Amino acid sequence: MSLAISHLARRFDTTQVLRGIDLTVGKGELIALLGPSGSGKTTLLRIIAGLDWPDAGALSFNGTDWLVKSAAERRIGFVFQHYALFPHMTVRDNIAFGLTVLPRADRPGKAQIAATVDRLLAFLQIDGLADRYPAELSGGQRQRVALGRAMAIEPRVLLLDEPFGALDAQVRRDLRRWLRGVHDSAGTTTIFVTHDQEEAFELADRVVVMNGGVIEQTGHPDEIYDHPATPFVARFLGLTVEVPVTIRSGRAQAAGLDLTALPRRALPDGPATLFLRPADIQPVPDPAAPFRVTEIASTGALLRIVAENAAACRIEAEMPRRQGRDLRKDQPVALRVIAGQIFPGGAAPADAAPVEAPKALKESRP
Ligand SMILES: Nc1ncnc2c1ncn2[C@@H]1O[C@H](COP(=O)(O)OP(=O)(O)OP(=O)(O)O)[C@@H](O)[C@H]1O
Repeated sequence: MSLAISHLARRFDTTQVLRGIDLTVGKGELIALLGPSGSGKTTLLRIIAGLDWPDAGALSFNGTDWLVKSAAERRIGFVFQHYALFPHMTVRDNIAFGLTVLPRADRPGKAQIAATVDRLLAFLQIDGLADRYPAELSGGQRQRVALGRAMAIEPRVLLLDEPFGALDAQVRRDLRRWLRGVHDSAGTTTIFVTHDQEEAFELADRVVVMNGGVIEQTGHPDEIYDHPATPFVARFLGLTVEVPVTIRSGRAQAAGLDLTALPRRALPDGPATLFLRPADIQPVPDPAAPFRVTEIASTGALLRIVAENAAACRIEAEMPRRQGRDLRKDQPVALRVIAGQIFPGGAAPADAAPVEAPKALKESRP
C-alpha cells in the first residue's frame, strides 16, 4: 500500500465539498478520479498535494502522516490543465527547475541535473524541443514538458488535474496513449482527474467515480462499465434508459421486453428499475408486440429508434444502421435486452442502495 485516505472531509463555508472519502492507492497504480463538475475531484487532489487541508480525516503515505507535512516534504509532482511553464525559460530549463530549487543539501550538481533532464527529454520523446521556449510549442507539447517538469524531482505521487482538458480530441487521444506508456515504464504512482469517461477508462488501472463529495464506486474500468453500483454511476456511464420492471424469483419482467439474457439477481420480489444503454436494446419486428416504432433517425453509422407502448413507456435504442434495415416507423417491435443493471424500487432514486452483484459473477471477474 502506498497512499491511504480515510474519512476525509472538507467544507467551504456552507458547502460540504468532500463527505468522508476513503481510498487507498497502491504503488505504481494509475487511478482516474472521474465525476461531474463540482464533485470534489480537484479538492481531493489539492489535499493530497498539500495545497489544501481537510477539516477531518487522515492522509498517509507508507504509514507516514502527510497532513503534518508540507507540499515540498511530500515530494508530489503536479500537472494542471493550464500549466504555466516559465515563458522566459527553455524547455530544458523548465524541466530542470524543480531540481535547481531543492534545498542545497538535496540539490544534485549541475552536471547531474543536465544528465537527468537529458534522460527525461529522451524518455518523454521531446528531445527535439529542448532549446525551444514555451511560446514555440503546441498545447500537446507543452503538456509533455509540464509532465517532464513534474517528473524531474522523482515524485512519490504524480497528480494530474485534467492535463489534456484544453487540447483537441485527436491530440488528447495521442497523449493518453503516450502517458500510459510513460506511466508503465516509469512505474510512478499516479492520480489523474478527468470528467471524460473515455479518458478514464482507457488510461486507468482503477476508476474512482465521485459525485457530490462521495465516492460512488471504485473498480477496474470493465467492472464499473458492466456493473455500475448505483443509479448515479449507471446514468453517468450512459445507462440512460430507465424502465420499470417487476422482479419475480430473481428475474426481471416487463411486458414487451425480452429480458431472458439478463442473469438472475438476488433481489426481493416486487418493483424495480432496469437501467439500459440504448446500444444494449435490439428491436425485433413482431406483429404481436406491444411496442411500436415512433421515431427512426440515422446518424450515418448508427440508427436511433424510439419505441413506445400504450402505457407511454418510451425506450430509445441504437444500433449500427445496417442492422436496422428492416425497421420502419409505426412497426410493432419486441425489445430484446442484451445487458442492463437493476436497482430495487420503482422510482430509482439517485441515492438508492447499490445492488450486490451475484457472488458467482464477482468471483469470475479477472
Ligand atoms: N476555495 C474554495 N472556496 C469555496 N468553494 C470552493 C473552493 N474550492 C472549491 N470550491 C467548491 O467546491 C466544489 C467542488 O469543487 P472541485 O473543484 O473540487 O470539483 P471538481 O469535481 O474538480 O470540478 P471540476 O471538474 O469542475 O473541476 C465546487 O462546488 C466548488 O465551487
